[in-house]
Amino acid sequence: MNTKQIAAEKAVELIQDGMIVGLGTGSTAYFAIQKIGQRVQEGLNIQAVASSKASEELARQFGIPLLPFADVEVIDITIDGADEVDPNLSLIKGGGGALLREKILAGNSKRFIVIVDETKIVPALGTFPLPVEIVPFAYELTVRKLQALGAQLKIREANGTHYITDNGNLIADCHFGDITDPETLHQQLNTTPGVVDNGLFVHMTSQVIVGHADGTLEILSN
Ligand SMILES: O=C(CO)[C@H](O)[C@H](O)COP(=O)(O)O
Repeated sequence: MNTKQIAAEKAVELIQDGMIVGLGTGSTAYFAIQKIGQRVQEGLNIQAVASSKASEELARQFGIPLLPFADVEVIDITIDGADEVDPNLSLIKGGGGALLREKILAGNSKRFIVIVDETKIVPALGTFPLPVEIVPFAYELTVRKLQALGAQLKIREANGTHYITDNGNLIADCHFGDITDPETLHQQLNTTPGVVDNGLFVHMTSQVIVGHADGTLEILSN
C-alpha cells in the first residue's frame, strides 16, 4: 500500500452509517472513494456528494449512492487531498482543478478531513503554484490584477488549449513566493473582479492524516 492509500483508508474509518459524505478529487481522494465503495458493498449505508465530475464518475463506478446537492443541508464528513499543508493546517488545493467545488463541500461540512503523504507537509505554503479560478470573460485584465498583487502566473493548459474547469472557468497557476499570511492573500484574491475563488483553504481543516514513507500514520489537528 502506498502512503496516499494508507492515509486515505485511515480517513474512511471515520465514516459511519447514515452519514452524508463529501468526496474529494485527486489521486489520494481516489483511494478514499475506492475504499468507501468497498465499505458500501459490505453494507455501509451512506450517501455522498462529489467535488468534481471525475469523482462523481468514480463514485458511480464503485457503487456509492449519490445525493443531489439540493437535498443536502450539511455534509457530515468530507475527505479530500491537498497540494500543500502548512503548520496551521492551511492548505493549497486545486492541483486537480476542482478547488471551487472542493471548497463548497469543505465549507458545508461538519468535519473536513485532509489526506496527504508526507511530501505535502511544508513550513510555508507557496512552492506549489496557487490555483486561482477566473472567469474567461476579460481574463487578460484579471491576469494583470493578479500580477499587480505579486503573482507570477501561467494560465493552465491541457491538450494544447486552455484547461477548463467543471464550472467553465480558467485556472491561473500563481507563484507568490512564500505565503506567510494566507488569510490576507485569500481575501485579496477573492475581492479581485474576475476571480471566482482560489486554492487557499484557511481555517477549514478539522484534521490532516499524513501517510509516511515508513508506513506509519500521523494525525494533525489544531
Ligand atoms: O485539490 C485537489 C484537486 O483539485 C487535490 O486534492 C490536490 O491536487 C491533491 O491531489 P493528489 O491527491 O492527486 O496529490
